Amino acid sequence: MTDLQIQAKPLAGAVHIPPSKSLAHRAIIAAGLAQGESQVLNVQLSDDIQATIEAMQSLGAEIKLTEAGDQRVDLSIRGGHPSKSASRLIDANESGSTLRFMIPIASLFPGQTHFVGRGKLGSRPLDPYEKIYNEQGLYYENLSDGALDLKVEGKLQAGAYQLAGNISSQFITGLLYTLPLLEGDSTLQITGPLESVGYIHLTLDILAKYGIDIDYRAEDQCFQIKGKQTYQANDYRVEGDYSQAAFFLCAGALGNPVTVQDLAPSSQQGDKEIISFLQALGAELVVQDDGIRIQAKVLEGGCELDGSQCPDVIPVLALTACLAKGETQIKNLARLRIKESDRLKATQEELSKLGAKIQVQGDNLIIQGVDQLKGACRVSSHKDHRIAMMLAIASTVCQEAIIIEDADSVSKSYPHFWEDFKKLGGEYREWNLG
Ligand SMILES: O=C(O)C1=C[C@@H](OP(=O)(O)O)[C@@H](O)[C@H](O)C1
Ligand SMILES: C=C(OP(=O)(O)O)C(=O)O
Repeated sequence: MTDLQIQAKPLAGAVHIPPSKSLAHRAIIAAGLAQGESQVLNVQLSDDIQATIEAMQSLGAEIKLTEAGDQRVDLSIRGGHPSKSASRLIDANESGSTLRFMIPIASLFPGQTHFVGRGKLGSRPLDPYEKIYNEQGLYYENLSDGALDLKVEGKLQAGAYQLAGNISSQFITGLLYTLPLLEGDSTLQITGPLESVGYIHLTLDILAKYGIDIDYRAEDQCFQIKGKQTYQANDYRVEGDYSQAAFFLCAGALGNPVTVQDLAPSSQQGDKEIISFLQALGAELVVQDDGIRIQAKVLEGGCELDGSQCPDVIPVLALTACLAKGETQIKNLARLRIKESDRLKATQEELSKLGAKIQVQGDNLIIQGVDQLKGACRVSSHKDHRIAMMLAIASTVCQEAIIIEDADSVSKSYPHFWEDFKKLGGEYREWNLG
């Protein structure tokens, strides 16, 4: 792992935002389940996407990569092949999406699937699946002890499913990919509040593009899923990633003139909400010919924001609120605890080291604005890409340089983050105690 020393310096310029990780996962899986050839264009090979590509290959999909320039690849995917082996190993690495999408999908293939992974993945919740596997008498053996070590075998049955809406939307996506391929019809009832709902809309949108029809009644949180459907090959271009754009849009709100390029204005990505959050803090959206930018004369803060629908943007939003004048409360953040790190704790601890006034109260972040951050200290990424990138943006409002531990954790979702940071004028060097 690499520690980086980052100079306290503003950023300026334009950044080509990488293609969406969430949409790429979904398109690769749908194409890999479809008969015939699909092109999935404009994909960034982050560690998580690499894990999904390899998972689909182990289920028989043929995937060819072509360099597409600007650190992207195009994928040609031939799916619909039976898995060649009687059992298979899927390394989900640290990707919650890959693991939770693939567990039910793997049940469609004969034989055992052994999932392995690292980092915190082995301790992130899987109980909703364990319950379903146990109820249906299917094989489910979770020997994870730190590292993920899970074996599953047996085909899920069509029928009436229930999932809690507030653990992870990734379980819902996993079942929505799988149930249409079963012999009979199914229903999926969500109980309690449905959080991260934007990700479910992305799932339904991609499924529709690959020929899968699901009826969702939002009023009663119920999905009606016809069985015996088939995925149809489709060509799809992945749009820019609002979760990654959030770092540079927040940088804009903090006084760095950064234009973010390659975002779809009419995107369904839930993390597009970052723009409204920043407007609520007092910032302004500037739409230019070549992209968008956020600017702020003064960040007033003093508002209450609900973070339950877009967990991935909260660490960098919290940083921005730390530099807004009033008291800002960001609420309903329980699910931040079960990500690559406990992001509630990590955000509070690391920003406090930099001189911010931020507290965790229950599932909320309570923030009193300060004029500047101090810096001049070591901060930890908690081996979490989104904490590392948030701290990189924090350096732009510090008085002195900071050292970010395990800064290379960005490769999980944004392997070229530090190159882009440098192109915008960021300065860093490897920091070696030895
Ligand atoms: O479906 C997806 O692509 C994702 C769903 C979200 O997880 P939860 O539903 O667990 O909040 C999000 O945090 C994750 O980064 C990506
Ligand atoms: C939580 C994330 O991803 P995943 O759940 O797929 O590991 C993330 O990208 O911030």
